[in-house]
Formats: sequence, C-alpha cells, structure tokens
Amino acid sequence: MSPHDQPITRAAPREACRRRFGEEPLTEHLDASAAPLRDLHAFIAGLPKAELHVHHVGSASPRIVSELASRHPDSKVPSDPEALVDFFTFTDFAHFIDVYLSVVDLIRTPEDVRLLTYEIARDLARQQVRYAELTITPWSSTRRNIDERAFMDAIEDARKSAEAEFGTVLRWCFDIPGEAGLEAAEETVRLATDDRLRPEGLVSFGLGGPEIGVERPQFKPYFDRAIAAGLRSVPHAGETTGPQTVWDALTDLRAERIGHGTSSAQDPKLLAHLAEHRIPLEVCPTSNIATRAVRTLDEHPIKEFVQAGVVITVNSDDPPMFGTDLNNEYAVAARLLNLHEQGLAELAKTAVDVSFLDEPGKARIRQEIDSYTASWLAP
Ligand SMILES: O=C(O)c1cccc(C(=O)CC[C@H]2O[C@@H](n3cnc4c(=O)[nH]cnc43)[C@H](O)[C@@H]2O)c1
Ligand SMILES: [Zn+2]
Repeated sequence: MSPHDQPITRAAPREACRRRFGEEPLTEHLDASAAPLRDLHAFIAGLPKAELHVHHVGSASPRIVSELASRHPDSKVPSDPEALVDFFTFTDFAHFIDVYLSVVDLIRTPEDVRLLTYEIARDLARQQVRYAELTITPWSSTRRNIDERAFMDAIEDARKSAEAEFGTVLRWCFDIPGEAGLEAAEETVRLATDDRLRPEGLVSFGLGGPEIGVERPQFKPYFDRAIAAGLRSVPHAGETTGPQTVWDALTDLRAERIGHGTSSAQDPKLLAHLAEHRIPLEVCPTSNIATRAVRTLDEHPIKEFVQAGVVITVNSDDPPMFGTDLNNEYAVAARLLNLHEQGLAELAKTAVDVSFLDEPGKARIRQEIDSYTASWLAP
C-alpha cells in the first residue's frame, strides 16, 4: 500500500515526520534535553495545525512528480523518485526557480491540476493540517494553454473533495510571478477579480519569484485592484533582498502578512514596526537554507524575530523540493526557539489567528489544539 493510499486518521499515529522521500524520522532538530525526542516528535505529528505559506506546484510530492514526468518523457524532470532527490538540490535561488519551472511544465491538463491539488491536500491532512492557504500561480498555467475556466474548476473540485474526504480546509492565494513582469500581473489580477472566473476559495493575492531586480512598487496598481476586490495582500519580500523590499511591500502593496521577511532582522526600525503593527512574518526556515538565503539554521533570524516581539508563523514553502514538511518545520522551530508542547501549541494557534479563515473555523481549530494539548499533557 503506497503512503498515499493509507487512511488518514485524526488521532495521528506515532507517525514519523518523514524527511526527504520516506527517509527515517528526522530527529536532528529536537533538543534531547527537553521533552524526549520521540514524544515531542509525536506531539508535533498529532498537533492540529494551519499552514499559511505553501506553494501549489512546490508541494508536488515525489510520487506526483514522478507520475507526471513519466507521462511527459520530453521533460528534463527525472521520473525516478530517488533521482528526484538530486534534481531537487539547489545551488542558489535562481537554480531553485529553474527546477521549479521544470515542474510547472509537467502540469499540462486540468486533470493534472486537480490530481496535484487533491494529493497536496492528502499530504497536508496526514500532518494534521486542518487549514491551509495554498499559493497558486495561475498565469503559469494559463500561459501554458490550460483553459482558465477549466483551471478554476479543477482547483475548486479538489478543494471541495479534500474538505469532504480529509476534513482539511483549503483557501487560495493567487500570486504574481514577479520576474514575469506587468503582463503577468495584469493577467493574475484579472483572473483573481473577474466574477465569472474568481474561485470561491480565493482569499488573498501575492507576489513571488526572484526579488532581485523585481521592485515591489511597480505592482501597486495590481494590488490596489485586488484589495478593492476584497482580497488580502500577502507578498513575498525580504527573502533574497534587503529590508527595503519589506518596507516597499508594507507601504506600496499594503501587505497584511509578509512572505519570509528574512532580511527584516537587518533593520531594527522595521522589526519594531512589524511588532507594533502586528504584521506577521511567514517564516520558512528550511526553504531559506535550501535556497541559500540563509547559511545555516543556527544563523536563521527566527529567534531575533521572536525576541523583537514580531508575530511569526512557521511554514514549509515548497516541502518536497526542500526535503521537509510542516511537521519538520515545527521541529526546527522547537529547537531554535526552545519550544515544548505548550509553546508549539501557541505557535499553531498563532497561525490560525492570523489566517484568513472565518471566525467559526478559527474557533474550531483553536479548540482542537487546546483539547489535543491538554490530553497529551494530562498525567
Ligand atoms: O511560469 C512561468 O513561465 C514563469 C516565467 C518567469 C518567471 C516565473 C516565476 O518566477 C515563477 C516563480 C514562482 O515560484 C513560486 N515560489 C515557490 N517558492 C517560492 C519562494 O520561496 N520564493 C518565491 N517564489 C516562490 C512563486 O509562486 C512564484 O510565482 C514563472
Ligand atoms: Zn514562498
């Protein structure tokens, strides 16, 4: 039975947090002096969670990528999951984008879109993710001749099926691939605001791709239109460029949350501003290491963020590509921030609090987190 066929249970088994492609449980990130490794690991695996910064194509599991690569042998993406491990090893951010786009090229039909989206929801549910805001780049698919109506129907069908079958609530963030410029911006905001196309699950509007040479202010008119249509602003900023990109995202794009914001640690005034105005950073520790945005986990500024009073969430970004998943990112946070069960539960509740889910949905997940934690800690 493949891991994808196994039933999804709410009482998460002492499931290991698989690292890259089914390797043994990852325990290098847990502090042996705290709760026993196995217990904290198991606590995380069963903890109800929300993920706010995770990409659609970037979440294609090795099985899906392998399946799609075998359907499209003209692709340079290997169909052998083991060969994928090397293929998903990057020298820098630009290399990551190249690899990312080779996977984008594998998504060629509405059925590919639906299958990918549904399987991502299954993977999230297996980690007890109750809610996720999945970042999708529709321009990348429509420019590859996937019909826009069929694209929207495919993601919405997967979203409704996943909620009914896995209990995982998905919402969409549509993002502009910044490097593709204003033509992509125009198409993205059209797809996001045209009432005949806009999917029911769409809640936010983002900006991704390389930041170097892609100034945020040029996208202000498009974010203004998206915000006017009721969408929330969540651009990437400060991932591979300095704190000015974060300032620009705040002032020109009216960001309510910042994707990564890693370089904010270089600017004490920016940290103070983020803390004062409670603007969360969507922190993706392993992503920053994999793309070489940060050299080592111990050098990651996540601790500085917390010490400055900045609200943070922890996320996986492009999990299979970075050899991680959300459980592992929680294990990383536990080690770097010295968190135990209560601290991890608070981290999970913060993600729920700053999400764009409705209040009844937030209350339900908060209650689940509290009940789970209380029963875990009961003598
Ligand atoms: O689709 C195309 O043909 C295309 C042409 C030119 C440029 C692009 C992009 O830049 C797509 C980038 C795409 O990557 C997504 N992504 C995933 N993880 C990250 C991340 O950590 N930082 C930034 N971007 C990321 C994002 O959704 C972008 O839209 C595409
Ligand atoms: Zn991202």
